[in-house]
Amino acid sequence: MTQSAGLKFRQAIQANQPLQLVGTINAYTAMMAERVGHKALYLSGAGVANASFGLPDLGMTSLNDVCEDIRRITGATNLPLLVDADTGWGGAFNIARTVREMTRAGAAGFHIEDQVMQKRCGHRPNKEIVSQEEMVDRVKAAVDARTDANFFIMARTDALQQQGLDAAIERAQACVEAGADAIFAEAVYTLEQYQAFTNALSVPVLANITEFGQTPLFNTAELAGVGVKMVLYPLSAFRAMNKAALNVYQSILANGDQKAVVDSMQTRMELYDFLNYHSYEEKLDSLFAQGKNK
Ligand SMILES: C[C@](O)(C(=O)O)[C@H](CC(=O)O)C(=O)O
Ligand SMILES: [Mg+2]
Repeated sequence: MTQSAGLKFRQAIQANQPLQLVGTINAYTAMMAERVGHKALYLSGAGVANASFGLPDLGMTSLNDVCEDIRRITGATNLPLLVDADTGWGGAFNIARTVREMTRAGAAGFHIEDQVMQKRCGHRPNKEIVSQEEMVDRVKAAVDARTDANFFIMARTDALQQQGLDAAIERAQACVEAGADAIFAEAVYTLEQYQAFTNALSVPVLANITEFGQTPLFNTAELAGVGVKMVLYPLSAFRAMNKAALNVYQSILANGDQKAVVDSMQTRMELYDFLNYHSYEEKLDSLFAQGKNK
């Protein structure tokens, strides 16, 4: 029997401490991440909104929008994919549907957060969160809806900014009691705060090391030292790709050709290598040859 994505993800957490999760906003970047040796992938809600729809990360994309990107990525790689489910797209029935649909699309698990439906990026000011009871209900709805016992349910708390460390940890503990497999401690400022989360919790804790946010760019050794088990880089490659693309567009416009930026490009051969292009072409050649011999 093939292993479920959720089981693969659980094994990856055990085998890699901390486990790095890199954001892959499309199938091709996911293939590159897999090829260079990453063990787990992440589909960012901000990434789906920004890259696939040109929208800000304000809860404007739908479950179907995200599932489409999940299917594309899981169809192209064998790595487990953790998915950003934002607030779960509604009440208990919607959250249950999110679990089932994401499982069907091939996700290994998701994280669901305690922001109000009108959410924003976790590193922006003035976030509003729902009550602890409501967040616990979200987690319970997700846990009850599992169709694969290994589908990984991560509870994200955005409470630190508004309510402080003790309240955020208390929430996280309540989510664990409700069945969460892990805690995503959002917008944490210091290693000591991570240590406080990991000391208080019996499940793995994820650190979101997103750039230009509230959290310093701690490295894996520092984070492992305070007991963090997963480290997330949700938009790192996306940000770099964007800057590279902008540079190319500007250069073509300014110079009338692309010569100045060719060196910054992945070559055709490199692209084909990641795509296994040549194995397809060999097959095509042999089919053509068979046709001619008839
Ligand atoms: C992790 C995150 O939820 C995402 O959608 O990728 C974002 C990342 C970001 O905006 O930098 C977040 O809210 O932290
Ligand atoms: Mg998000």
